[in-house]
Amino acid sequence: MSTEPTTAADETAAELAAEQRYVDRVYSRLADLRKSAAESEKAGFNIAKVGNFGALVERDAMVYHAARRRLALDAEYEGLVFGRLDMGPNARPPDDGPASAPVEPAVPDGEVRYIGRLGLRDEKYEPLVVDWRAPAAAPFYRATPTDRMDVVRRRTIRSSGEQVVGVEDDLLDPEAAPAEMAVIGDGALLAALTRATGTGMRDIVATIQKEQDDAIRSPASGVTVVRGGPGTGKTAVALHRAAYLLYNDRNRFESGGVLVVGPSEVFVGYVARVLPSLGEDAVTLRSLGQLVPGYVAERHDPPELAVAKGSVRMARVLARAARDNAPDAPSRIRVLYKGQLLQLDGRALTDVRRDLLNSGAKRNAVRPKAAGLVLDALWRQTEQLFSKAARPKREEFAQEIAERPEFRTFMSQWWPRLRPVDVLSWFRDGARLRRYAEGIYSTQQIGVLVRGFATFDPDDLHVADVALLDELNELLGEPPVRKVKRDPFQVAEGVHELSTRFEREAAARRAATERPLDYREYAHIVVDEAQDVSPMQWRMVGRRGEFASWTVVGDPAQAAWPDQAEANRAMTEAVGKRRRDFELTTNYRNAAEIFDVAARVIRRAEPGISLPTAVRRAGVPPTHLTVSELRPAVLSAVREVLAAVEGTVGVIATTATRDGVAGWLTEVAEPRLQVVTGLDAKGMEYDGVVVVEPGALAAEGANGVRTLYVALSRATQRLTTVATDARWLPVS
Ligand SMILES: Nc1ncnc2c1ncn2[C@@H]1O[C@H](COP(=O)(O)OP(=O)(O)OP(=O)(O)O)[C@@H](O)[C@H]1O
Repeated sequence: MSTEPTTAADETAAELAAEQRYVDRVYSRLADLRKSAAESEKAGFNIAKVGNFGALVERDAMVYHAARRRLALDAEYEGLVFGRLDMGPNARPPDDGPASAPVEPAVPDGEVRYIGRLGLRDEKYEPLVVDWRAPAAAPFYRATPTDRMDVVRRRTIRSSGEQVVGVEDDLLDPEAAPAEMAVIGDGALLAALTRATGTGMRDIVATIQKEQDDAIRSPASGVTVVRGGPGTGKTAVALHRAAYLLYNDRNRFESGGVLVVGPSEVFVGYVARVLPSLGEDAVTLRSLGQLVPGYVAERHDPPELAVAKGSVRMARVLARAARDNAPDAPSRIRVLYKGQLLQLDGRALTDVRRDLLNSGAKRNAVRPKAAGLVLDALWRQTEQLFSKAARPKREEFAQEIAERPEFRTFMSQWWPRLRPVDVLSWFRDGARLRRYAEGIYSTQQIGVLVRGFATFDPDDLHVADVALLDELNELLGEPPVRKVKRDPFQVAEGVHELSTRFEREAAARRAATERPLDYREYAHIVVDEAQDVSPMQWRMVGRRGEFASWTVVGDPAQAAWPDQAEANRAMTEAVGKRRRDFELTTNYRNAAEIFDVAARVIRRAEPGISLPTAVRRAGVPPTHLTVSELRPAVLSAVREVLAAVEGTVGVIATTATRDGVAGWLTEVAEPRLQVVTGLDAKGMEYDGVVVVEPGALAAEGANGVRTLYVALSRATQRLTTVATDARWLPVS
């Protein structure tokens, strides 16, 4: 009986079985490596019980590296091996050594490379799997039929857990392919795109496209700017780039740190799994509302207020406030000294304050100096009031007065230690805020700010407030630190004595993932949805990466921010000018029927705009409902969309109506459902989307139409709009 495959199904089964054998070998090797990493970690603990300096250093290094390797090996890898390259006979080994897998090549004299989330070698040090970020893996993403890079066949391997469930081939060089070479499937990309969306974003490591790969692998220095319309993979590129940089220069980027900044907590939750799935746990992921330690903000202000708060003018307003007297500051100081009254009035105190702050000193940092200057001014008065002989010495006088309760009370009221929220709370007083903002903002904008800050509540911060608090923190500074606490684990400079295995492991993990809360020395910062970062927010982000290189991704057409020129200036100031630009042109998210609606909306507002091309059709046109009562229509539309798709469903409403709409939907208890505002929908993706009252979204703020464009471009498969007025929809 012949064992040759006879039908296409047999051929596929035979190929799957062959790949399964290889994948099994990889997992078995992984298990061995895990075991030996755990053993060398243990051996590390046992080194140098005597604890001389050199041995301690060696032990710490050994434990640290073994623990890191074990953590990488221990991660749960869905589809550890996802690619295979059959290279032709002319393939040259890459710079970092041969990459050929220990299997029979399918192309005579060629080589086989398996690509995966992690690099692994077998017992003979032959490469079982090449890390996707290594140069040897680059042809997997970059080879095209016109520039084959010696690739004959590119195969994407799809797995579920450790089980190979599918292969998709791309034959790049038919002439070099032997007659018996199997070519299976019709495109890994389309297969990947039609799968349902889970609650989190998936990595795209198996199907990265060339234009995306160019941006991912662009040099680490300066600023890499990636632009592209909705669904073109900007977020995916940004995250894969973070992983790529860490792989390529782990020393620099892991010790310095990589920070990824996203627009909202919803978004951070959505993308949080991508980097761990790529084997990276050394990246800090933060939303703009939670970038500064100590503050948690998720809600957005109404657009007009957000624009006023985010403008760079606010920096000048805050600088004025940071120099001003606290609202309940005493207007004079009086002390009785040896029967004589010494006093400083408001004007004298103002002079002292100006002297102190004019040099650019930070208010909290100069508290001791402020007390000294007041004492000096009081002491000077003793010259007239006492005879030369009776006049006290400066030190004596200062010591006595400084200890008096009335002086201490005065100082704590006149030059209190100010927290940023204290100063921002002063803005509740409209007259004060007007004084600070005069000549900086227009009368109309001052009105918006005064009304907005009237209800300012430090326990209920809005996203835009966080950048203001960070600015104030910079302006106010910190009081000088007195005591330095000794690290209880430190036994010698640079060597930490950790007493238990648990502590050592925890320290190895911490070194990989944690930094001081307000860490400001990131080596690389990735900013996603950059079009919505306000100038004040750019200043805040910029403070965290004074020496960083940057990846900035965004789409100006989705911007809620009205003054792009102002935002661009602030961005350049934060990130520098040495930039490299990339443009992504294919929309992988939306079915073409869905993107067509979004495109019509944005084209009506911006006729000349260039838009990406959607590559997939869902076969189901969007549904547009015009109704007299929203509530029942939204409820039934949501139920319908939930029934039609397997994955997540997003309901998008205005900032003003979101909570109400969520209330209507409480009876649909369904974890796949998320109700968000247009702003929180930024960067998100759902299988089905219901947009509530699109006309109202378009009318919210000066750039509402762009927010509507965002809302309409979130769905992969189904889009339903529910409106009370049909005029929002441009005729095709
Ligand atoms: N090469 C690819 N292979 C498979 N899926 C891809 C690829 N590129 C992008 N995608 C998918 O397309 C969708 C959109 O990607 P992503 O969210 O990164 O786009 P974006 O440009 O950030 O979109 P937006 O600006 O609308 O937020 C995601 O589901 C992503 O996984």
